[in-house]
Amino acid sequence: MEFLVKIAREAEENTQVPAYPVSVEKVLKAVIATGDFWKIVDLCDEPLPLVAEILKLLNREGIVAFEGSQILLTEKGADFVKKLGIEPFVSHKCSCCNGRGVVIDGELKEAFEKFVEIQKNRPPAIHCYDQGYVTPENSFARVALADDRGDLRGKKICVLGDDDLMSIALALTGLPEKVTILEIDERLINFIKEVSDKYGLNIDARVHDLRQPLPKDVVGAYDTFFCDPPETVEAIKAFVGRGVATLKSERCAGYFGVTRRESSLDKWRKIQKVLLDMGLVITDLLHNFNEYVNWDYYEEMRGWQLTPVKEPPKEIWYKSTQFRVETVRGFKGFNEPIVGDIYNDAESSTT
Ligand SMILES: NCCCCN(CCCN)CCCN
Repeated sequence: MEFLVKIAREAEENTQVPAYPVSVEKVLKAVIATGDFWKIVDLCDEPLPLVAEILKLLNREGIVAFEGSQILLTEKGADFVKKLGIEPFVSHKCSCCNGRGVVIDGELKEAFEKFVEIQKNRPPAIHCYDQGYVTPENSFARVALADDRGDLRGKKICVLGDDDLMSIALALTGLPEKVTILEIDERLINFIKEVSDKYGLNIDARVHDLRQPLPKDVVGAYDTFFCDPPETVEAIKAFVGRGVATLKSERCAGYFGVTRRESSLDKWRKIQKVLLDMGLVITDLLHNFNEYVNWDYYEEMRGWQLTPVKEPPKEIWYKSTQFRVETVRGFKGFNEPIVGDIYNDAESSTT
């Protein structure tokens, strides 16, 4: 056990990411299951920079070896995990709903099939805005979740940032009363406007930098918001705080993702405190609900410099937990200008 403590302490010193003995144990559990770096990060649910550093220290200690693109347990490593009784990960995820708790059925199906076609011409994710979109099925699972919770039909919905094309998915169902999208990236706004005109979706799409306060007519005018912010506490304050500022009253809902790939549980604690301080209640936390399609700028991101082996990700490795929050008495949004860097901190790695 003291070995795990030693490695954790050294890894934290070198990365400034909170590390625990269990962080080291989870890396070892993952290495038993796979030699693929990205899959190891996915299984560990620890920030990428910490996983990379722990692997480098375990390599120095002769516990894991880097052979080509593979990360393998050494003989010494195999004896070590056996002695500590470290077992591989097991999963009991539901194969029907893929662990999301909702399915795209009934009247959503037809709209979903249209969406799959439309999104084929979407603008690619770009690095400068920390873009990384979820699978089309995932965008629609978010629509199904909101409908299942009564946050969709006849509602006015505001989407803050939309590389996931939620505005199109929501409008295609014909169920919301109104859909507004505020997005900094003109390419996305042009695409969404084109689709809205072609399919008669009547989406209110505007170019807007969410570091600036909301347009006046958007404040306090919506029933439900969606966003998927970059993973810094500042970004959560900016995007979710603005989302709350769009809401009409108490008992209105908001949806967004928070990942473990770029956020330790210590940062999660700070994030959840920010949410409670805004007068929100967290009603749902759906682990790995969101699955992000691998973006082609991976060699430019910080995480690539940190990987111990240089092998592009093959499967989806970047996932996030879907949060549903609801306002109660005393809630308050955040609509002040944001200055400073909302994209980078010690734990981020895909910016
Ligand atoms: N940089 C690539 C991955 C970014 C994912 N982030 C923005 C996603 C927008 N759809 C954060 C995801 C969790 N908040």
